[in-house]
Amino acid sequence: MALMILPLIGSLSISEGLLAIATMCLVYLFLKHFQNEIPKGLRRLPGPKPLPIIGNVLELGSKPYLSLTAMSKRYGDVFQIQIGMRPVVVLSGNETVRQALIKQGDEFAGRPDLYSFSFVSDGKSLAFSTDKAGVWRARRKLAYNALRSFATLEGTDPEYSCMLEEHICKEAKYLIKQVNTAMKVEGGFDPFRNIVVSVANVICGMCFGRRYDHNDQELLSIVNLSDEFSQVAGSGNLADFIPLLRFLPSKTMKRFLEINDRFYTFVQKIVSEHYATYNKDNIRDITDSLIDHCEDRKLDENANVQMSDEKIVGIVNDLFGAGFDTVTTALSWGVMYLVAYPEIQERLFQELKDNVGLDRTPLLSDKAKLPQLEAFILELFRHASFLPFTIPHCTSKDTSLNGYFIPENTCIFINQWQINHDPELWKDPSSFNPERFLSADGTEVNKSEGEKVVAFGLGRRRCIGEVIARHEVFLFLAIFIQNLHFQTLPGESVDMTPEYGLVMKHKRCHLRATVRASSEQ
Ligand code: HEM
Repeated sequence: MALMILPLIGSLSISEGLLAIATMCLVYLFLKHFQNEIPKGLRRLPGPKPLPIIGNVLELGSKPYLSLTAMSKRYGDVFQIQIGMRPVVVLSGNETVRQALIKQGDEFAGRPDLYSFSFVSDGKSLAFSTDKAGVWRARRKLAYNALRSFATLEGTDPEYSCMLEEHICKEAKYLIKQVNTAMKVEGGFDPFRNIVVSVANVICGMCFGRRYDHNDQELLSIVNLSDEFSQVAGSGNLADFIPLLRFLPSKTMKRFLEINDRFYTFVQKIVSEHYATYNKDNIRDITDSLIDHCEDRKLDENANVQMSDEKIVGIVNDLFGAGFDTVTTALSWGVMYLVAYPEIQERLFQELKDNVGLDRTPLLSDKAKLPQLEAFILELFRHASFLPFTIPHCTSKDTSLNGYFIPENTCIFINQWQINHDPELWKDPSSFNPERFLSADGTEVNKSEGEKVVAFGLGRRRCIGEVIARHEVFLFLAIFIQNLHFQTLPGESVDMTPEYGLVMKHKRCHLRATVRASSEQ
């Protein structure tokens, strides 16, 4: 600002120049004051008093979902904190979050321009970038349609209803073998390490038309990076809010850039191979279908949203990235809960034995026969709340919520953990009790209770992989429970403490699995 006015003050004396600068500063502060003026009839956001420069960082602590839940009890469902210099509005409460994300969806559907987000998928991410609403919506639609059409495509084996079911069942059966081998060779297995390759193979099958061996070092080196990605991309990463920190050497941030780079390079290599072998008459997978869209668009002069080919093909980066880490985390938490609650594991095994039997693979069509398993999965999503916040949102214009004024471009945190543990919604929220989702006789799932669990976000930004994720979690768990009995290793106990990040994991550990079915898998 001062630089802009220097030419103007060239012919003035120093004191006149200083007076001019001071006047400009005053005008600037005056305008800023008016920008923050609360419109008539609306209230200023409540919240804790921020300290200079760092704001409320100290109060956030290492588990922001717990500290922000505690603050919501004091300040209500809509309150403001300051992280560094940047105000952040935190939303809690089922009704309030639904009001913002569903009823006022357009106003709360943006993404903030956070420093770390600009490195995801080379700044072309569908989930993290600050694309304007029109471009984001068009990309989201493309991604959603590609996912849906490749999930529901007919499989190669008539035993399965669709390609997705075929991929999941084959990978799950292969995983059982891997776990058995690990048990024989090492005497224990690491749930995350074993599950992640199988889940990555399901999404690789759909996105890239290929699967990887469980010992493929290239894939392993990529999927094992997800923990570090998640730690930086979680709500409340300080470098996103305190600009000065970007210029100080940070090992975590350096690693984050490296991870994004390696991930992007991995996907780009596969995309280039697809471009080289692309044939319009043989669309093999999601990558081909997105390339096909780029080609069609070049012919369509009426295409009204301008998008680069890179932005279209970059979508596979997001689908692959979002598609393996979240589902793997759900499944490995699932195994941990089975170990922590052996009586529930036994009940689920009996339900499978009685309703599916032990001689055939469970299928998606068995879902209605397995209400206890469905209730277990709902309780797993609620209790673990392993995505404690959605990806941060941002307001696209000045708006209001519950009578509070929220200016345009405000960063918004949605506390999913708070909703899933709200004592006003749940009886004894801290206890793990799948029966809360079952009818009194245990034969049916109470759908309206199930809908109260928030794990995939809501409204415009709701997860586009939800259906696929739910199918994967159901089928993988059904096949695990039918075939294996999970326990801790002798003399060890199960540690359920989550580690904070965008996706919260349990600590890496080794467990014991013994074969259930009469036939060796
Ligand atoms: C258990 C598994 C999963 C969970 C809990 C989950 C949860 C979420 C959440 C909370 C969001 C952010 C919503 C928001 O910002 O308001 C999200 C976004 C997203 N998810 Fe998932 N997800 C899962 C699996 C998947 C899968 C399997 C895929 C793809 C194959 C996927 C693709 C995406 C994409 C592309 C977005 C960004 C949407 C956008 O910004 O418009 N997710 N997910």
